[in-house]
Amino acid sequence: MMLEVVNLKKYYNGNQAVIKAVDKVDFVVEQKQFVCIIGKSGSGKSTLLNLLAGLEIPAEGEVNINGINIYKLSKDDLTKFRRRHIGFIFQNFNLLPMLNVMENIILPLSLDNKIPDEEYLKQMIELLAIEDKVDEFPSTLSGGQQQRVAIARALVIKPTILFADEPTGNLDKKTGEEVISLLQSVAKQLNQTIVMVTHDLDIANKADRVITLEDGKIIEDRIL
Ligand SMILES: Nc1ncnc2c1ncn2[C@@H]1O[C@H](COP(=O)(O)OP(=O)(O)OP(=O)(O)O)[C@@H](O)[C@H]1O
Repeated sequence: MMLEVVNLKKYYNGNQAVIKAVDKVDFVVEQKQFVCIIGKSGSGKSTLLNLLAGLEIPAEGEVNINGINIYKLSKDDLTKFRRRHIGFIFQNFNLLPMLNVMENIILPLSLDNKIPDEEYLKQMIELLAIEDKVDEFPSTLSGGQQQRVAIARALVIKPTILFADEPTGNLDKKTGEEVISLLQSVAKQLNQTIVMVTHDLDIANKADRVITLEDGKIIEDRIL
């Protein structure tokens, strides 16, 4: 299995009581699965995704990615593991304004002193239909184009798993659906495993599986 989550817990100190943002969560994701996580605001979606991607440390529990318990790694090894194995797509794209599109896309490799697999890069850029944008700067692109660049950047390392937190949250409905259908077709061609948080039920319905959170717990886990 690609991703194994065991008894995962994350608590925050609220004003009156402890907030159980993620509360005893268990699930397994197989390779190539496209999983959406849904739930009301405050149900724990972003906290869960951040834990899965090694961006936050749980109070208890395990996240195993390809058999590696990521929280058993040292801080440096976790950083290296994330750089090499985990792709992450943000709601607000997070492109660097002073780098052009191509420099943004290959940044995760540059940071690791690696050079891109040119054939793979070309294929991905064509699949995402941004081949005529590679010399431009992010500020000259539409939101949908920026998110497609961010998808390419997340995929450039050929990640073991790709996480996306509300990737359509800053896009209009139509653009959001276009970006997700491109992401899905790229993911299919690359056999990519995806775990995505969304509040758009039309998008969630295109996934292979939908996990619903409420008060930090899984209340439904549905294969579509
Ligand atoms: N850094 C923090 N400190 C304190 N409480 C937090 C922190 N981060 C999240 N929380 C609380 O944990 C709970 C889950 O938050 P989280 O952001 O994971 O929910 P969400 O489902 O992603 O919400 P949204 O859909 O609004 O983004 C909420 O009650 C939130 O207030």
